[in-house]
Amino acid sequence: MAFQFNFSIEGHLENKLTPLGDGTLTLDSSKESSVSKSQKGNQKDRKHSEEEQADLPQECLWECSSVGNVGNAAPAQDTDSQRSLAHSSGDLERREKQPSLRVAKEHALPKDLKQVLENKVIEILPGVWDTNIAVVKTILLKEKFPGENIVSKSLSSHSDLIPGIYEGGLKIWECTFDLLAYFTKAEVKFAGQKVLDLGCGSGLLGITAFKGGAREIHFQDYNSLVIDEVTLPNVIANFPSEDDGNDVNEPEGKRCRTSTVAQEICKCRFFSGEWSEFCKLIGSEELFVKYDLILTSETIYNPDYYSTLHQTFLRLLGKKGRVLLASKAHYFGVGGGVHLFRKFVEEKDVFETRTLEIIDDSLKRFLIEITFKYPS
Ligand SMILES: C[S@@+](CC[C@H](N)C(=O)[O-])C[C@H]1O[C@@H](n2cnc3c(N)ncnc32)[C@H](O)[C@@H]1O
Repeated sequence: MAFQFNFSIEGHLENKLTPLGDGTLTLDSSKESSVSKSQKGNQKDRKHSEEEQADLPQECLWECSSVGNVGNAAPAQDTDSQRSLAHSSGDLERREKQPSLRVAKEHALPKDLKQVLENKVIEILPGVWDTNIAVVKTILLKEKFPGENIVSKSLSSHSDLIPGIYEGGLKIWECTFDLLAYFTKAEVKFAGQKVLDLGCGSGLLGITAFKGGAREIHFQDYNSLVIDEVTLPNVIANFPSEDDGNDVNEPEGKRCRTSTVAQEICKCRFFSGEWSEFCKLIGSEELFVKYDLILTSETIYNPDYYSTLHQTFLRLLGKKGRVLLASKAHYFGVGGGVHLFRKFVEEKDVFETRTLEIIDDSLKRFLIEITFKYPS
């Protein structure tokens, strides 16, 4: 299966936003390892965070309540150790702060789907389940979202995410590829399922579910800009263009494809906003049906969000449904990781977790299944 995408990929090196002369941005590969960068200390990060808040436009200030542990979500070399568990679990309660509440909204599908792809550089990403893919440089977007100028904030803080402001959805994170590879290996069935790509960023997980025949696919990202400029275009880019089915010289049967494409894409819905707000929004729908499958990659880096994430699973997952979660063992700078999250889930005693796979590269990564402990 080949994807079309309009953004760049996290490689084994950390990426860094680099401005071009015309204000356009690209992602660039940094030779400085993420580990050494994070070792430069939290103090500097914290200073950054304070400066960041001071620097924010008024409409952003209310979003910053959870900022405190700002840092690159840098993966450990191999932190699958008791040391990191002991270190991080001791202050779990203290860390369980409420994340900021960025209001959720649904993003309507634009009438002219082709227009969404205008000014986008689309590249084919063959065999995205191959984790050896090198870092790709792709021309990005120009800033045009007042109040959500996350690109320049990410740029100025030299960080891949800024808690409460930008949660990292502008790039494709490594564990997405692990989960994609797993889908193929384990022959995960999507047909007829209602699927949520939670913290979708590029949306490749949801797009795969879509291609696999899912009945309905919802994409959620913290940032509005990510949905509009990355997720939505990626979904659209993975569909035959309307022209393909709109040729008047074609026999009538083939022309019908236009409406088929429209029908297909209507299976997708797009949401931005903080998780508890998203739950409120979607859960308030009169006919809301819970998800059969929640796909989520690299969303457990921040322990401050565990409570909300757990609540989200609780509120949105069908009793017999499952969550497929991909994560690095540990995230320096922000402090979360697989062991800490599993410990949190165990303590809540609602779900059980099962390791599906451990990817023991230079960076240890995990694929976890989460299901209700008592499904009936
Ligand atoms: C590191 S990015 C991973 C993006 C994508 N899943 C991937 O693997 O490439 C984390 C994603 O989780 C989402 N996220 C993190 N914390 C969130 C929160 N408190 N509320 C809503 N979304 C959140 C953001 O939308 C962000 O895109």
